[in-house]
Parts: sequence; structure tokens; C-alpha cells
Amino acid sequence: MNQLSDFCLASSSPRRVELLKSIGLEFAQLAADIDETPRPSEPSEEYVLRMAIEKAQAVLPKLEIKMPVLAADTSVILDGKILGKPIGREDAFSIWRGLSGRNHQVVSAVALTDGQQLLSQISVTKVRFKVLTQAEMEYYWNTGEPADKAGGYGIQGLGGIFVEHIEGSYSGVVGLPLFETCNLLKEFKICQVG
Ligand SMILES: Cc1cn([C@H]2C[C@H](O)[C@@H](COP(=O)(O)OP(=O)(O)OP(=O)(O)O)O2)c(=O)[nH]c1=O
Repeated sequence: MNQLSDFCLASSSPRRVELLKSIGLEFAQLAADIDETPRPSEPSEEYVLRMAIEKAQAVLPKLEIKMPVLAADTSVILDGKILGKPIGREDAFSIWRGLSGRNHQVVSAVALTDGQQLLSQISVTKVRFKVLTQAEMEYYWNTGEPADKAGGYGIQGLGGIFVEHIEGSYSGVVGLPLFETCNLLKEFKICQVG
């Protein structure tokens, strides 16, 4: 644990680490291990927000050196249904058949807490996919890229060629909406930009 860090990122996601580093922030990192099962009929935005908050709250008591904890969660939402990471090949293909040629939403939430104050924000981005062919799905699955990503794709990688259009936050789709994240960090006087 870095004593000079201003905050801790409660995440195992290399994408979140890269995005935070890209805006020049230094931070410690400790992954959160929580139950990510949605509650019955839980609205998608409530679920994503709850996940981000629970990740931050789970890591806070585990820190040897006390500092604020930042966490995030990202889900792909199609027709109100929460799509997480594919559990295998068949699941990925079924997700992609649903996304093919249509709009879906990517909901990302960020939460920041020091145990006394808890701040959170949500980012919703509309994404339109091209019509996917069976050959594209086969090829994409075999790259290994889809496995650990919500909705089974990475806009920042090969999955980007399936994306016709987005309306919202690119960083939010990748997993950490930078505008909202910086807003929270500014409240804690951590992000001094702007
Ligand atoms: C839609 C999309 C998701 N993703 C990734 C971001 C997240 O890492 C992942 C969604 O899963 P999350 O459960 O939000 O995060 P995680 O398990 O990867 O990491 P942690 O909980 O430890 O912070 O999907 C992309 O990388 N690109 C994309 O285009």
C-alpha cells in the first residue's frame, strides 16, 4: 500500500487503472470482493449504483492506512435487462444476438467514501451495435477479449468495430466515467483539475 496515495481504487479492472492513470492520478489499489447478484426486480441503475457503493464500502475497513476509497461498476442494459459478464461461449453469443443491430445502454456508477461522507454518480451511455454475423461472433469469442467484460465486449479493443454510434461517455463505457469520477474526487479535494 502506497503511503503517498491520496485514495484507493477498489478494483481489479485494468481498464479502470489505466483510465485513472491517464488523467495523472496516483492511487493505491485493492480489489473488492462482493456478491454481484442483482436483487429480484432491482432497477438497473439502482443495481449499478449499489454495486459501486458496496465495492467502496467493502474495501474501506481493509485498508491499513486510512484513505478515501473509489469504486465503480459497469453493466450493459438491454430492454431493461442487466447483462453482466458472459458466463461462457453460449451466453456471450446469446448476449451478442440481443445487441446485434440495436441500441443498448451502458450504465456506469462511481462511488467515493471515507467512511463519513459517501458520494456517488451515475453515467448512462447509449450504444448502437452493427448487425453481427456468426463469423464475427466466432472470431471475437476466440480472441478472449469478451470474457471479463460487461455485455461481452470492449469498446476500447476489437469490440470497438461493432460500435456504430455512442451518445454519452466513452470512458463510462470502458468502465470509469472520468467526468463523474473527477467530480467526486474534487469534492474530496483530490482531483484539482478545473
Ligand atoms: C461495455 C464494456 C465493459 N468493459 C469492462 C469494464 C469493467 O471492467 C467490466 C464490467 O465489470 P465490473 O463488475 O463493473 O468490474 P470488474 O469486475 O471488471 O472490476 P472491479 O469490480 O474489480 O472494479 O467490463 C470494458 O472494458 N469495455 C466495454 O466496452
